[in-house]
Amino acid sequence: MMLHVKEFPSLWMLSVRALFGIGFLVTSRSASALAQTGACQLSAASNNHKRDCFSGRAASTMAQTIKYLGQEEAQHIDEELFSEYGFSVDQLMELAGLSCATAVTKAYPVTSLVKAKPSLLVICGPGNNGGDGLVCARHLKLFGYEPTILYPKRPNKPLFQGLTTQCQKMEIPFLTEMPEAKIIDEAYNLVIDAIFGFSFKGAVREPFGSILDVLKKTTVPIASIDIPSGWDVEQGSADGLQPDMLISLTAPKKSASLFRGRYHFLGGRFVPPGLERKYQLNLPQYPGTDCVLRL
Ligand SMILES: NC(=O)C1=CN([C@@H]2O[C@H](COP(=O)(O)OP(=O)(O)OC[C@H]3O[C@@H](n4cnc5c(N)ncnc54)[C@H](OP(=O)(O)O)[C@@H]3O)[C@@H](O)[C@H]2O)[C@H](O)CC1
Ligand SMILES: [K+]
Repeated sequence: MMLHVKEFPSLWMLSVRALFGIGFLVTSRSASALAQTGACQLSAASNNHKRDCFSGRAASTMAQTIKYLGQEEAQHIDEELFSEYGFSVDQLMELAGLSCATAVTKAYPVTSLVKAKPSLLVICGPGNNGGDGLVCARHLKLFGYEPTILYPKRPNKPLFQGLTTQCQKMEIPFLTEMPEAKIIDEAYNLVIDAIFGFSFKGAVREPFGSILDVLKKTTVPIASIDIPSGWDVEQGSADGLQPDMLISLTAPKKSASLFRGRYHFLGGRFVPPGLERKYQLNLPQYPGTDCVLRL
């Protein structure tokens, strides 16, 4: 892969920090390309990091056997979890949101954040993906981060009203409008994209078209829940968001094979074995009691 001249300072910083074993949070997405092209080797001095790289590779091999779901199949599994297996939406949303918050702590520990405050922007959409974002924000607050939420289109349903109240009572501020890209880059360490999940279809409608346009201009890392928003669930999007992190819930969707960021996690450890067998999901084994697994 070609490295542009303007990326060399990041490369130099990565090498120095890795050599001294210092945890880091990349300030721009250019580093995500570096991490894909050998940043692990740069950190040979750090045994822990070496172990991470090794387990990442082992997990990648494992990931090849996991089934990547089409849109309809993901929706069928979701429906079956409720209709056949007796789960409620809020139950699974709680587990999904907790998985996402946990994955964020693993990829971007509070101590690695570059800004003075551990600030995060969580952007929530109108469906259950947005609900996962609200749950994720609440847990991140409990984990020591300072999330702020943008929730422009709120469904008139008790589930979402309750999740909103919980966040407000946790003293998580809500923005009334999408900030400019420059402000986001200055104010936040990370953006959590909980706009659309596996039910997204067709051309993006407002206000989310404008929100995604702003996000494409930011340089802070983006962590997408389930699917990078605006991507076709199966085909992805060549000129869409390029998140640094993707947290696939239940099982990755087909578009996840086009994800080029640094961190791909699996979360949503709630699939009963019968359902896993029926859909031949071939899920990898989560370590111990963990609710997430790095792929
Ligand atoms: N089984 C699991 O893994 C679980 C996953 N969860 C999460 O739920 C989402 C899927 O949630 P769902 O509500 O079905 O869908 P979305 O969140 O993707 O979004 C639906 C809303 O988005 C609107 N929409 C759709 N397309 C567009 C568009 N092109 N432009 C603008 N808006 C769009 C849609 O609007 P409508 O007008 O069409 O109604 C909906 O409002 C999954 O991805 C996981 O994140 C569960 O939390 C737990 C179980
Ligand atoms: K998303």
